[in-house]
Amino acid sequence: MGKRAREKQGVPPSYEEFQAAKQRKEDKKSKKDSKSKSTETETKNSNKKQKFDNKKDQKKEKNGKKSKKSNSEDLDITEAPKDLPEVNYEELSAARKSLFDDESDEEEKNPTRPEDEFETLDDLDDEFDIEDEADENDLHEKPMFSDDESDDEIEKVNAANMEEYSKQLDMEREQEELEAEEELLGVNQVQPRAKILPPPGEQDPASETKDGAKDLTFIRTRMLEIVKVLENFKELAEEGRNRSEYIDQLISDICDYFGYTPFLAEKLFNLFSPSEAIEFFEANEIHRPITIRTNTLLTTRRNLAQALVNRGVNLQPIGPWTKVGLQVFDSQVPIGATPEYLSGQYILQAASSFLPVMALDPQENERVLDMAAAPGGKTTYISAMMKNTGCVFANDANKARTKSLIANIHRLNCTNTIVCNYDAREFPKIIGGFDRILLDAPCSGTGVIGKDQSVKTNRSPKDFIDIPHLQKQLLLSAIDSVDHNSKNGGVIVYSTCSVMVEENESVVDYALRKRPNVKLVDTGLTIGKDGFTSFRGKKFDSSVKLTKRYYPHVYNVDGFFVAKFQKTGPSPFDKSKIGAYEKEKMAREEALKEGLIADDFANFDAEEDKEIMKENIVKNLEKKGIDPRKIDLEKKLEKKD
Ligand SMILES: C[S@@+](CC[C@H](N)C(=O)[O-])C[C@H]1O[C@@H](n2cnc3c(N)ncnc32)[C@H](O)[C@@H]1O
Repeated sequence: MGKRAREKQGVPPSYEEFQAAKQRKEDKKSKKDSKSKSTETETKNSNKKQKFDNKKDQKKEKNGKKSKKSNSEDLDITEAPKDLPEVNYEELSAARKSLFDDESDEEEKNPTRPEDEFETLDDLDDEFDIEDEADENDLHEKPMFSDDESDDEIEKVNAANMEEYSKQLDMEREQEELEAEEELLGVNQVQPRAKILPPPGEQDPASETKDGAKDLTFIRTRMLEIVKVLENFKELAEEGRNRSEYIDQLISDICDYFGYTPFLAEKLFNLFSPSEAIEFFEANEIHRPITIRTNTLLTTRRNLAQALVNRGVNLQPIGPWTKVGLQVFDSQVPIGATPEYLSGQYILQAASSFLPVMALDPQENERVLDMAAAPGGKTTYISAMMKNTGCVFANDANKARTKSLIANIHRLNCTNTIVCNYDAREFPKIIGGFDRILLDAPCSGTGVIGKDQSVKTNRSPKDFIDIPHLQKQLLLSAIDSVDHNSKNGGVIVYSTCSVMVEENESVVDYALRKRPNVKLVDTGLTIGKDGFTSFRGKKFDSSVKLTKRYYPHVYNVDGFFVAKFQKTGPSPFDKSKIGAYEKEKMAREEALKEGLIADDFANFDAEEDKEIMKENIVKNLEKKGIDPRKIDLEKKLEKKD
């Protein structure tokens, strides 16, 4: 979707656009101050060229179009081009940080601010709740909720926004000029075959630098060239080279350039087309926009926006799909320590974190369970949507984290909330019969790499067995704890801030198979991509299409997943009698039977699976005192199929 169309739908400028606008403002200022006119002109020209190069580069990556460079016959990229478009993410990131210096200082000074706390494994969990994000493009058809003010009114109160909009118009015009320039330069012409891969047995030219470090500029160019080849293999691949050689080189370059382990790079790469994968990896190099959620228990978004604008905060509504979110562009005050923040009128919360609660759609006077609630970003939203009526049970297994949960609940004046500290796999043994349950599950954090770069190297194959395993148990517990007779509810929402199929569609599909008394229903969310119904040879129930996926490169939000279930009947047997240990054992056995515990999710081995199932049947028969030799195992297996 084009930039113009995106803006029409109310999507706020991306961080890069915002930075570009800011840069222009600064350029103008320094122009005034500067005495040397010639230096000034030079800088401007070079900025313009850099911008053009960057835009050109972005466009090339986005559309997989042919580059200007590629016009030459038998292109050899062993020499790095001089005008290589380079995005300096460090600079971008530093610039962003400087915008909110006060905020980060404050965070350090004030570690008790709950929604900003991070811990190790649970860091990832935390991120889930404070993931900032902006908004999405295409599918905003109508706002999810009506409020007492329209977006227009908010925009009116923020005079600074008018300035921002006029900047956006300037940017649009500039974009059109750039596109015209591109056309003149003929960047879209057909490309001949290129020698991109190092010749067999020869040293990688990327490692031939004086200081021994790899040449990242060269690697970046090679990545883009390989993507082009992969997307038009027949015409562009070098003779005698196969697809997997290009893919192997590309993944190796992704590891060198972006700093992922080969294991994770490959897993993430497999989710997308080659060009989209690069977009995803690049989006993970920058933070998502800062967003806040209005606490409607204490104020309206219009009043909050007015108060913050008066303090020198430049903001605007996130987009038409939320009536409570605001995106902060710039602030003269620390956004995490304003009187409005301290009095609970808003919470710093990633826009993606609004989505599961919107899907849950809690109603007044209901009984709702937030199974994994700390530090409470979603609990407090649930409470606000219920207008402090009914009862919200906010549970988290990590006692330390319940402190921040409690602090947020108090700060945001949620008076209908009870905090508890159980392993959620123990539900419904502890208490059941809820109208709605939110399971914002602990996950690998692969959707929030922009915020936590350590995920790039921290995740091991074992994580993608253990985490989904826990997620499955938690989801079954959630299903069993909901009242299928609830008047308007009987709803379970499952969400993660992971983009991995193992933690999302696979978990949902497992629950559908294990609990025929639930079905997937529409999330009601107007944005997001449909969930996968198959992935690398594994097929899921066709209703899994109803789940929603969110990506940083598509929506400028953190990677997220949302699924909504409706419970239609009682659970098949009384799960309330069994505790965490038994559930763990059962889930592991079931997973083993189904071959779901495998080293590589993608390499599902049916034969091996059969053997495991046979072993399991034998074990179960022996447990029951039946001699397995007397049983036709093949027949039993067939029955199971
Ligand atoms: C994604 S975070 C939750 C974020 C929270 N929903 C929010 O919006 O602020 C996942 C949480 O799950 C908790 N957790 C992990 N294992 C759990 C379990 N077995 N039972 C309950 N909570 C668990 C972690 O302590 C962590 O706080």
